Amino acid sequence: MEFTKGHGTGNDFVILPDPDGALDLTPGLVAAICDRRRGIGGDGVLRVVRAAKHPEGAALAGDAEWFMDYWNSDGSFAEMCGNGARVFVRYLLEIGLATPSGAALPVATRAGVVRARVEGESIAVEMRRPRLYDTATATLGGLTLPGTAVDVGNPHLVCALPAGLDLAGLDLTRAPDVDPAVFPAGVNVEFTVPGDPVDDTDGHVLMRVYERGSAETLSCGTGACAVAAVALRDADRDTGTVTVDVSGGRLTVTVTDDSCWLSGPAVLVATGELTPDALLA
Ligand SMILES: N[C@@H](CCC[C@H](N)C(=O)O)C(=O)O
Repeated sequence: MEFTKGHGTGNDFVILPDPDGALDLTPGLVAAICDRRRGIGGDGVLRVVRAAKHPEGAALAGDAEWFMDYWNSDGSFAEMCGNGARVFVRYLLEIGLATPSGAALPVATRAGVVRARVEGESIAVEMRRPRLYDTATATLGGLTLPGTAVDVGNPHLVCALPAGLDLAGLDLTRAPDVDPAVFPAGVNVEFTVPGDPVDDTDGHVLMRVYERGSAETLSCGTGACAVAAVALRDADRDTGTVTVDVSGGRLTVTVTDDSCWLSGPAVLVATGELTPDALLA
């Protein structure tokens, strides 16, 4: 089984080309591939399949040729992955499955069609505008933090740290406790502190994230979008551009009246051959 490894600000993925949807991909195989000691290692898997050939992509095949079949490292599905979409597009372009052009490149996902464009070394993806829909808390150790629930296609809870606490001090080796009544399908939790002003943007936030299905990761693109939307709300703004520093680098998020652009580096670092039987032994 052929694979490529890639990442966006350290959020890393194993990319599996499967144009005709023929791979027998199971939660167990995804977890084995993502195992950092016994497998390739990754925060998730991106299966590259023609939209027309995937049951969840077929309805979108008229709008996008390719479907991003995203899986978390524990073998669960997610509706959307912002960094994954950026790495997916880098892969399509480098392998020649899509041609660079002035027009935005559509990609089908479980959260609908997103559009991507190349911006120098970065890939930017346009997703739905984040929807702030509730308040909730996250408890980590003895600390309970209020936060804002945000829908970016997938669920997020954005919690600002109180003054005096720093991000580096958080223990994210285990999942924060959240209210399952608010998040029946689980949630990705972002912890934030304000950053110093950055030229040309309307806000600057530093974050760490504990991802549903993948534990702590170095970056979460949809999480950065959620964080940016909360920062703009707190600044009494509906739209604007926010710099979001994640553990693995820098992302830029622009929230418009009806969408959200996520921009940052997306790189491919290796290709090779997987042996599913050995991974599952
Ligand atoms: N890292 C991703 C989000 C991946 C999905 C998430 N773990 C979930 O289950 O919703 C991103 O860059 O957005």
